[in-house]
Order: sequence, then C-alpha cells, then structure tokens
Amino acid sequence: MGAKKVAVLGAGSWGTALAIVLADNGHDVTIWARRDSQAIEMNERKTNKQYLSDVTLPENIKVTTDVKEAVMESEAVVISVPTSGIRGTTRQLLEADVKIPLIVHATKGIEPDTLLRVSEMMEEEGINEVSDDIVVLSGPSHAEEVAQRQPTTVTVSSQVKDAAKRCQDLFMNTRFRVYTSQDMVGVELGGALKNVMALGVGLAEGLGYGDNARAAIMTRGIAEMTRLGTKLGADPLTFAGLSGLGDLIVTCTSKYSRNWRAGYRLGQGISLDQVLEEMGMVVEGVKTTQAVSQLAQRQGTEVPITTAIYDVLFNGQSPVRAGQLLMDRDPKKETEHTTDF
Ligand SMILES: NC(=O)C1=CN([C@@H]2O[C@H](COP(=O)(O)OP(=O)(O)OC[C@H]3O[C@@H](n4cnc5c(N)ncnc54)[C@H](OP(=O)(O)O)[C@@H]3O)[C@@H](O)[C@H]2O)C=CC1
Ligand SMILES: O=C(CO)COP(=O)(O)O
Repeated sequence: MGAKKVAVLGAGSWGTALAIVLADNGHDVTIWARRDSQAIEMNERKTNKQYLSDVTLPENIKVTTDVKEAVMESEAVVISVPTSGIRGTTRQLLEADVKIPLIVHATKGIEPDTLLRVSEMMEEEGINEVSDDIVVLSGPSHAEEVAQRQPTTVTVSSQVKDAAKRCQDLFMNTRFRVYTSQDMVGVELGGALKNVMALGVGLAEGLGYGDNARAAIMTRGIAEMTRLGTKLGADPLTFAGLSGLGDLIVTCTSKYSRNWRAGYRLGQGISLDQVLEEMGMVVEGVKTTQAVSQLAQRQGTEVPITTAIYDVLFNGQSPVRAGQLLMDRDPKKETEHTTDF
C-alpha cells in the first residue's frame, strides 16, 4: 500500500494513538490540535506529554493548529474528539472547503437531548458536503496499549461497503487488526453504551463489591445494551462482537479506563464534579448515561442499570442504595424470548 496523506483531528490520547498506527503504516500524518502550545510541544519534543507521555512520536507525524493545512490533499481524515466536540470540529472541517475521499470517526458517545449517534451529528452538520464515505472505527482499544504497539483488534463500519474496506486497508497492520461490519448503528451504539456499564462496574468496585458484582453488571449490561440497540435498528449479533462485548470487557476491567476510574471514585464517595476535574480527560459515559436514559424513555425500553447510574450521577442517589434497588427489583426471566415456567 502506498503512503497517503492522512489528517487526524484531535490531539488527545486516542487521536495520537491512531496517528501512530497510521504513521507505522508509512502514511504522512498531520494531527490537528486546538492549542498552539500543544502543537509546538508535540512537534519539537516528539511527545504528547499531556495525554500519552510515555510514547515517542514517529518522524512522519506533524502537528498543526490549522484545520485546512491538516486536511488539504488528505486521502483520509480521522476525527477523534469527544462527542461534545463533534459538531464544532465538523464545522471547522466544512470551513476548510476541501473534498475528502474518506472520513473516519473514532468517537464513542450519544448526544444528550438530540439523542443522535456521532455519524448522525456529523450528517446534521452537513458532512456530506465534503464526503459521503463516513466510517466509524470502534472496539476494545485503549490508546495507551495501541501506542505501545500491543496487539489490538477493532471494527470499522460504514453504510458504504467500499469505504469500510478502504478504512480497513488504511489502518490494518500486524499489531492492529481491523474487521469490517455493515452494522454502523450497532457499532456506534456498542462503543457508546459500554461506557455507561464501565461507570457502573467502577461504582460497584468503589463500594468494595467484588468479582460477582462486576460479572453481573457486565452480563446484565450487555443484555440491556442489546435490548435498547435492537430497538434502535442494530443487529443483536453486533453486541457479541468487538465493538460490543469486546469493548465492554476492556472498559470494565482495565486500569486504563477513564469511565471505570470515574465510577470507582464515585463509589468511594467523591463528588462527580471533583471526579471529572481530577480525571483531566474525557469521561464519555457521564453524558451518555443521560442520553441513554432519554433514549430508553422514548423507546419504552427498560434499562435498569443505566437508570441506577443516572440516579447516582444526576439525582443525588447514594451508590449503595442504587445497588440495593437494582437487587430488589421484581423477579425476572433471564432471557426475554423464553416462555414462563
Ligand atoms: N482514549 C482511548 O483509549 C479511547 C478513546 N476513544 C474515544 O475517542 C474520543 C476522544 O477521546 P480521547 O482522545 O481519549 O480524549 P482525551 O480526553 O484524551 O483528549 C480529548 C482531545 O479532544 C480535544 N477536545 C476536547 N474538547 C474538544 C472540543 N469541544 N472540540 C475540539 N476538540 C476538543 C482535546 O483538546 P484540548 O487538550 O485542547 O482540551 C484533546 O485533544 C472519545 O469519544 C473516546 O471515548 C475511543 C477508543 C479509545
Ligand atoms: O473506549 C475505550 C477503550 O476501547 C476507552 O475507554 P475509556 O474512555 O473508559 O478510557
């Protein structure tokens, strides 16, 4: 595969890690950072001290604060900013007024109130003016391990089959294995919803609960994710794949997960404001919990774990009481399609 010019919009942990994968594949990568000080430091010291301090950036990565310079003549643009930055970043990309052959987003969230997935937010902002080939990249992939070239697998999905294939070719290497999927709805929802469950597992562990509680939240969590996701048009099998179960496992069990860590601190009795301040990186699960609660209400879908987490985050519920209420719910069948006995 020949070297391509690729832009990465977002100089946080994930944008930087994805830029390293692309640079390892021989591409000329330009990262867009929104602060001059960060761009200067990354160019001069070849490191992203704030977000991925242990890693030296390859020579074929450069950093700019000018979106137009980053995306000009790029064969692909990767967007890796928090969900709250998607609309603004899309607008800046449109202002550059450059046609882009392939746009890949790697953001995991759902927008509160509009209840849109990330690709839908981009479409609402008019992304199709510059490209029809929009791909989501998602899966169990902590930036820290990807940047260390640890073996990682992800899924890419698009409504345009050929775009997913081109994205697979762009990123795939012997340490970063990429699968394609046609279920963009399921891949985007899995990446967003698992963050809510990671907050829940962290909360339980912060309270001192053990492996049984973790397994319970993960297993009933994937049931909840699948129940809501299928109502929204996702293929249920997608939730058993990398962007569903795979990402749920990594986020609920890894020391790197910001969502798990935030939940853990909340379980220890620290306030949400303080937790978010000390994290210094995005904790997508907080706003996604709000969005998922709204979505579930709109769909008439039961999401008891999400509701319990919502009450802790936004209604002042104590984590212990939220856990008790979950355990005290009416008896249920485990699988919804089975008949009563
Ligand atoms: N970290 C990971 O392991 C993974 C993260 N993801 C997802 O990738 C997305 C980005 O996360 P990640 O890189 O980890 O986040 P970080 O917190 O590490 O970095 C956030 C980056 O986005 C920038 N940013 C913040 N707000 C805005 C905004 N409103 N407009 C434009 N840029 C903004 C920040 O700039 P500044 O420094 O100037 O504030 C920073 O460069 C999230 O959706 C996350 O869930 C997906 C897979 C793995
Ligand atoms: O999505 C991730 C790993 O796949 C990152 O999760 P956190 O945002 O919880 O760190």
